Amino acid sequence: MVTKREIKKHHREGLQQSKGGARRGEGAATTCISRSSRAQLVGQTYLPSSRQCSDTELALELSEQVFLDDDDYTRAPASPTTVPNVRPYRPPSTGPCARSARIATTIMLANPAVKQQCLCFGVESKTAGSNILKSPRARRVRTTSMSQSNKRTAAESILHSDRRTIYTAGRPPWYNCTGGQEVEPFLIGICGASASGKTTVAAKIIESLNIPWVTIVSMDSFYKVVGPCARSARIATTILLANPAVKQQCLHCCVSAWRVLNEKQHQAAMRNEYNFDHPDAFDMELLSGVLQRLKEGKKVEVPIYNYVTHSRENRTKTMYGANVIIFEGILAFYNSDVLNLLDMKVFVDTDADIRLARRLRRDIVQRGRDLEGVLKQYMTHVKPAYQSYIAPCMPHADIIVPRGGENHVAIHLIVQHVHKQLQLRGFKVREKLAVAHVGQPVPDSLYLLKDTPQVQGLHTFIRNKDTPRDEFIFYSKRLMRLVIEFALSLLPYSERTVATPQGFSYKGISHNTYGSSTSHIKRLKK
Ligand SMILES: Nc1ncnc2c1ncn2[C@@H]1O[C@H](COP(=O)(O)OP(=O)(O)O)[C@@H](O)[C@H]1O
Ligand SMILES: O=c1ccn([C@@H]2O[C@H](COP(=O)(O)O)[C@@H](O)[C@H]2O)c(=O)[nH]1
Repeated sequence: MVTKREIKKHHREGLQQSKGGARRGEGAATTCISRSSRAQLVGQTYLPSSRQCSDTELALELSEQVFLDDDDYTRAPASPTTVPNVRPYRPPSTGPCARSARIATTIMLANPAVKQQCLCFGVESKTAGSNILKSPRARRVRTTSMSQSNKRTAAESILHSDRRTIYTAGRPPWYNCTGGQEVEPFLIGICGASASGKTTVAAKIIESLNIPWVTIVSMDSFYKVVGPCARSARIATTILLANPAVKQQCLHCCVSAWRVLNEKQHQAAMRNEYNFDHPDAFDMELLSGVLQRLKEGKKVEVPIYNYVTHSRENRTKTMYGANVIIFEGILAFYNSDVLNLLDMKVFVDTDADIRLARRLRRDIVQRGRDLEGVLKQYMTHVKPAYQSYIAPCMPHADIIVPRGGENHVAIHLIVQHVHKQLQLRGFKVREKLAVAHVGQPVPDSLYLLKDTPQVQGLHTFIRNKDTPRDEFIFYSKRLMRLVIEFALSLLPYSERTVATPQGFSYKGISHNTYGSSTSHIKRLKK
């Protein structure tokens, strides 16, 4: 994050340096800033200090408007089962399902071809919404968790490994417009018992692959919603899969419709009695649809699951395709449609006692459970499901990884195989990417930083494969600073005369962007 003071300093220095006027298109330097980045920079620069935020946070703020507010989940009244003598309450049609219905109606009006299905969906959503009855306690738990969650989408796309931070949302939306490579993504499936180390293995594979745009899809995102909106969800899934033209809107509908378990099931989940390990608990149809679209390099909205509340969040993780997709889950090999999509099948096999120990710690620390509850769920559902459904999937595996994430040899073999397969599919390796821009026209929206000896010198450090990490960071930051200063020098300014301490008057210039950047942010927010 750039502080206001740093930005002002950059301004001053940038102004002095750029008085000669850096001109658009000068030189052949590859260091550049696009108009859109410039706009973002403007937006970021002048946020008041109490409201400074990163690009991702800003983007999040904007994206939040697409989805429902957490408040929508908290307005439902107490359940008559837990509060006797209270007349069953019929909520006004302003809840999430009403909104789904509104969206569905919009889709219906815009797409006559699907009006019938959408009409069913809209009606069902409203009816279902009016029947949602939750205990005050359950509501409170969910609200607490979710009220902090709206800013988390970016965090959910970030994976921290031992050595680096990995962004897992896949390609950026503009990937195809900038001549990015499009090869069929390589889809790795990782199956194994709960807490066997699937996610850890996935993270290690991503880290060792060291190629751009690798993403993780977790099977937990696809827990079926068996509550009142289940039928809407099913209908919406049908629309989603059958009508590509409306898939995006419909998926948003689904997300708001597929909310929670019904009251009875939710109570069972709170008592650790609900079976989350049975194949029927997952929406395999939605799962295979999403994986299929990802394999086709298309954008998808992946639901986000909340283990504390046993529900889907009212936000999704947007994925724009990837070069490698890792799909992990306890029943990753269970469904034949899903199995057929996988290019490589990995089974993580870790001792049962280690798994139980890890699960105990994880569920208590991260998923809000207690010792008794975790053991109860383990004995009644987790262990039997492993024996009946998960272990029998092992023969489907191409490679079995004993011990999980600490098995470096197995991870190395997997990574080698993936590299080889990607090359066979025509994926250009890093050295080819480095020259991919040569001979390409420079778009009008691009301003090029002058290719001075200083810039060339910095590039020499940065591009040298033998440059130590610290030096790489140091010189990269210096180059970034030049880019930011150059960008700031492009902002509008007006002439200004100031008095020097010696009593002379100095005719200079001053940026006049405070107002315009603020209004820019406001425009973006609208
Ligand atoms: N090799 C390991 N050593 C110690 N703890 C581990 C190891 N691998 C995983 N864990 C921990 O065990 C828990 C479950 O691991 P995770 O990779 O999330 O498993 P899964 O995805 O199969 O449920 C996590 O809390 C993780 O930090
Ligand atoms: O609401 C929920 C949803 C899932 N679970 C348990 O999670 C594991 C699967 O996740 P892993 O990360 O693979 O361990 C599964 O065994 C479910 O029992 C849950 O407890 N509550």
